[in-house]
Amino acid sequence: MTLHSERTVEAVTAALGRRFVVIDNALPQDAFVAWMEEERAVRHRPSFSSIDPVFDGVAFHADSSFASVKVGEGQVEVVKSAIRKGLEALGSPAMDSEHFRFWRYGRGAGLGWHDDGRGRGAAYTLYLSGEWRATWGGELELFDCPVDEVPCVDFDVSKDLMNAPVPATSIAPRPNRLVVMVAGTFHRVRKVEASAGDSLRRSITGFLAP
Ligand SMILES: O=C(O)CCC(=O)C(=O)O
Ligand SMILES: [Fe+2]
Repeated sequence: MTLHSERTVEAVTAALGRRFVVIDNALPQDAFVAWMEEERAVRHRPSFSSIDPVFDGVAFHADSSFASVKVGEGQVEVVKSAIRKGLEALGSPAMDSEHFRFWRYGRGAGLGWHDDGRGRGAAYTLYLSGEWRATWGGELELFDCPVDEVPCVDFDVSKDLMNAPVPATSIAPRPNRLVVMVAGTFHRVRKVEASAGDSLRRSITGFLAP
């Protein structure tokens, strides 16, 4: 294989479920590098989890918008088009959104089970770490069924999910992986393991209107 062909890695749909799609090599390499640099330059602030502020640990975030980033219009378009492809694969009519957040999860940080709330069409996450290992945790886990299909007996999400009609799907935060998920899907971010050391789980996440 020549150096050139190693560099031009095509985007691939690594998994397509009922309610989620995983696109690997979502951005061309130059765009991915530009977005990694953008992410490194952003000033994040600590953020208590809205799901479980005591046990989720502290993640860091920065509010942003495609209009305010420095990567340039071309690189913004590349991300928007990857998201659009994800939505098309899901047959979702969700709309583009200008606003998103940069996120960093260090060791010990995660985000408990939730469904992002009503009134949203879809959500996306693009992973921007330079490296990730299967032992470092931080997986996005989801139940690929509508929230309404989870029998709500105890009114306690973590208990009720034990009766979900499908087993959970686990998606590692592999660099340059894009996940698009239809709203109304239970999901969580597994805690980043101590073995990640100083490596951060870096991403951008946005919500799209229905
Ligand atoms: O980072 C992820 O993989 C998902 C994040 C998430 O679920 C959220 O921010 O609501
Ligand atoms: Fe979420």
